[in-house]
Amino acid sequence: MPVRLNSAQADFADAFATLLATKREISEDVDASVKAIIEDVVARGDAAVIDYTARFDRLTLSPETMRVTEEEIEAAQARCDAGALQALALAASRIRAYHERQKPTDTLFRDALGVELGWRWTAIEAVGLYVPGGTAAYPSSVLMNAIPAKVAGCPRLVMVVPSPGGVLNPLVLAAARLAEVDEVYRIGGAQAVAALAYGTPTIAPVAKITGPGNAYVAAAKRRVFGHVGIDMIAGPSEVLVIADDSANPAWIAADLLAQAEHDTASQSILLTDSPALAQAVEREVEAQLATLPRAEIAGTSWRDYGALIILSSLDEAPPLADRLAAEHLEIITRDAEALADRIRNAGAIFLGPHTPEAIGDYVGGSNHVLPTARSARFSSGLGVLDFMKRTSILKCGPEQLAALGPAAVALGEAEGLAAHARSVSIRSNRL
Ligand SMILES: NC(=O)c1ccc[n+]([C@@H]2O[C@H](COP(=O)([O-])OP(=O)(O)OC[C@H]3O[C@@H](n4cnc5c(N)ncnc54)[C@H](O)[C@@H]3O)[C@@H](O)[C@H]2O)c1
Ligand SMILES: N[C@H](CO)Cc1c[nH]c[nH+]1
Ligand SMILES: [Zn+2]
Repeated sequence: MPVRLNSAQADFADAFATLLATKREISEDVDASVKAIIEDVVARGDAAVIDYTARFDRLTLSPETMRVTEEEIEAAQARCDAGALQALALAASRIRAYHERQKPTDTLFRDALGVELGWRWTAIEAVGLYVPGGTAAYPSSVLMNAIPAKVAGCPRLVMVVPSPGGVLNPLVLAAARLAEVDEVYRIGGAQAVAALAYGTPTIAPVAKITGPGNAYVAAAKRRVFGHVGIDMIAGPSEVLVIADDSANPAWIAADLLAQAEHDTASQSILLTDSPALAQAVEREVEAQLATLPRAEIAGTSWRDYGALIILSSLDEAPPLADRLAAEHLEIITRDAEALADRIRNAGAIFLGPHTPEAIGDYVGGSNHVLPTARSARFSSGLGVLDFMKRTSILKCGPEQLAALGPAAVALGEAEGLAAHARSVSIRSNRL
């Protein structure tokens, strides 16, 4: 059963803290097997990747068949439904337009002393794009990863995607072509993340890995971080809906289930000041669950991690939402904007009754690769800047060195770093 809480209950603070502490994706078991998989891929390269793909994806590969060929991509595209291709093209153009606006500008200026200062942005040379594919296919995640990378100007885009039982959704490959991905490998999970990070004889390593995935993928990204960059922890999906009695319970139930159906480890939570709405939503969830093809996944997620929280007033919602720091926050209240302004932590916010989160998943234009497991407290959704890095630039002439040098020498000496002090003083006998 989903957790039911009421902010008026005496032990609400403790019960809410327990809800926050419930670990859905970071377990010691998952982390231990991910550690072993990564070490094995580092040690045995392709052979380890091939073994784990056989075990977890029921697919026998060789180094020669790991990469999806251009001919396969072309053939897949030809098999796609025309309507789906059209929808993909619409999504791609909206995602591109949104992300074009995120492109940063280089800056160079001269300060009062005449020092030239600034920074310039460069694209990351090779990026690994994780596209999930264990229990569902995600052509939309291909676009969400690859388009910002392309807009940033990354020269090498390497995509990995598992193909359970050897089945690769043709629209996933069509999306890879549409977004101009350079290399596609039919591998997934921790073994794919390790192959991207450390390289194998077949897959040249990348400098950064982005994209969403299940608990194994999220744990693997955590573990390779430092050797390569990662975007964020984008694990099992989450939604927090804040609603008042103006909201339609059937619509809210559908939105809660839309995230629950991603993964048994997904989480859907309703915060409302209306007990009647909470009751109606719960009834609707049960009714709609019965009609869903992925009812088993969605039902497990809802029963294990779902929550209905009744508040005495909607004023209580912002601090609770900030602590939950949900991946997706829907606000369906009479004054959604005003409430949104009071919330700091959320991966993405969806305002009003006519903005279901699924619009953001596919065609809104904003990115659906978003921080989960409360990491929206410190990270953001995927964007163009994730595929770039900033280098600072500094230029002094003799006058500027003379003006700034004494302070630098003083700080070098204060830190006990004599060579630092000398590297400044040696340039001018006036210092
Ligand atoms: N946060 C986001 O932005 C976002 C976006 C889209 C999807 N998602 C999430 O992506 C996930 C997709 O999950 P999925 O499972 O369908 O695909 P996936 O590609 O993430 O995971 C499949 C891989 O998991 C590995 N795996 C499965 N069981 C394992 C085990 N017992 N031991 C070791 N490895 C194992 C296998 O290697 C398999 O290839 C969902 O959790 C969904 O919510 C998140
Ligand atoms: N809701 C997911 C992010 O948590 C993204 C997605 C892709 N396709 C459907 N949904
Ligand atoms: Zn979704």
